Amino acid sequence: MFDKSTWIRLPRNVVVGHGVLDETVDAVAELHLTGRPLVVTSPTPREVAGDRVVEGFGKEGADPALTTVQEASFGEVERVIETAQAEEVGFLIGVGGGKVIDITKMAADELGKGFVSVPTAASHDGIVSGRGSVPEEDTRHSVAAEPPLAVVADTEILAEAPWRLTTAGCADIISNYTAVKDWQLAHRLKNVEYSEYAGALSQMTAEMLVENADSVKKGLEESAWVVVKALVSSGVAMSIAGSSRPASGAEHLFSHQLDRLVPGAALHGHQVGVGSIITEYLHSGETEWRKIRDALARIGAPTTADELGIDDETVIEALTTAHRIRDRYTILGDGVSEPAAREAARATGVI
Ligand SMILES: NC(=O)C1=CN([C@@H]2O[C@H](COP(=O)(O)OP(=O)(O)OC[C@H]3O[C@@H](n4cnc5c(N)ncnc54)[C@H](O)[C@@H]3O)[C@@H](O)[C@H]2O)C=CC1
Ligand SMILES: O=C(CO)COP(=O)(O)O
Ligand SMILES: [Zn+2]
Repeated sequence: MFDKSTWIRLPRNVVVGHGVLDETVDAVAELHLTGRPLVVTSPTPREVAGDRVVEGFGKEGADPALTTVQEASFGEVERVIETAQAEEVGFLIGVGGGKVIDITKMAADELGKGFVSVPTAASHDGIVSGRGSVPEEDTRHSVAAEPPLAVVADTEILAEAPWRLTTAGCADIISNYTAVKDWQLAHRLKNVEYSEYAGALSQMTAEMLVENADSVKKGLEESAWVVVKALVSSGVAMSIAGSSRPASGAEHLFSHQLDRLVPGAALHGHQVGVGSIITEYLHSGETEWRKIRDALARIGAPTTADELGIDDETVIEALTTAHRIRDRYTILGDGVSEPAAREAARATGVI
């Protein structure tokens, strides 16, 4: 008997374009959600978008509630849950960067209420995915959470966000190259289930971004468009896979380990990009890693430890310990020796 089943949970409305923030009310109306919205935001995103979203719902008589978060922590998730309960809201809207989106997503998951994502930065694919990540003592990687019912990505706002957030989003997509290689390796060596559809979509997304790298330039609103489309596509690949495998391999383990060793030193996307240069070297030796490095350099993302603002020894420590982070087989196997890590980081010019 054929007894496999799968759930692919995707956003229903993805609205991307110039000025679409003002269409948030319409995008939500289409979802037939009931009750008041709780808008969750943080100080700067509130100024650039949060207050406008509240105003939009206010005009429609939806009586929106608003709360501002400061940091990505379980304490903040708890606080948002309590606010949602006290205000008796029907659904949650996250307006901000990855931290705000993840706090809102995880609170909505816990509450069993609908979640809408309004990113103000195109900084990584968590802004469109059903994965949430809030740092815990020993955990930095994502876990399954409530996927957004709708994503409203206003390219005018995203284009005005600090440029480094956009290059981080690009680097998160470029890292899909090595993530897919790691997934295929785990499939071959450990019989890990592999989805051809999710793998192909993730890889194609990275290829299309690299092909369109010339449209990714500071000051060009088109950049935000190109990056958001890629982030959506990467999020869909993760939904098809039912895990972050298509977009997260050894380069992500490396980044998660950096987050533990030097919290807040660099952006997620920038760290995974540099990790991808090294893990591509570990996968295929002399040539292929240059393509990753050149793609990152073309969009202005960091390609060295120095550019990340992280010292060489921390990079080596992260590389040699990253395999312990989670049960996810990658090119790091059961650990890269210190001399091998040093050789890979030196050969690729990362240190
Ligand atoms: N759910 C997932 O799969 C993933 C989640 N993450 C999580 O996401 C978080 C990092 O997200 P990021 O977006 O990189 O950082 P972030 O959310 O901390 O944002 C970086 C900074 O940019 C500011 N900002 C956002 N939009 C802005 C705008 N339009 N103008 C001016 N400033 C703006 C924010 O206020 C913040 O100070 C981490 O907590 C990480 O664990 C990271 C990757 C994947
Ligand atoms: O960042 C992600 C994909 O780009 C999520 O991956 P993790 O599951 O490793 O956190
Ligand atoms: Zn990522």
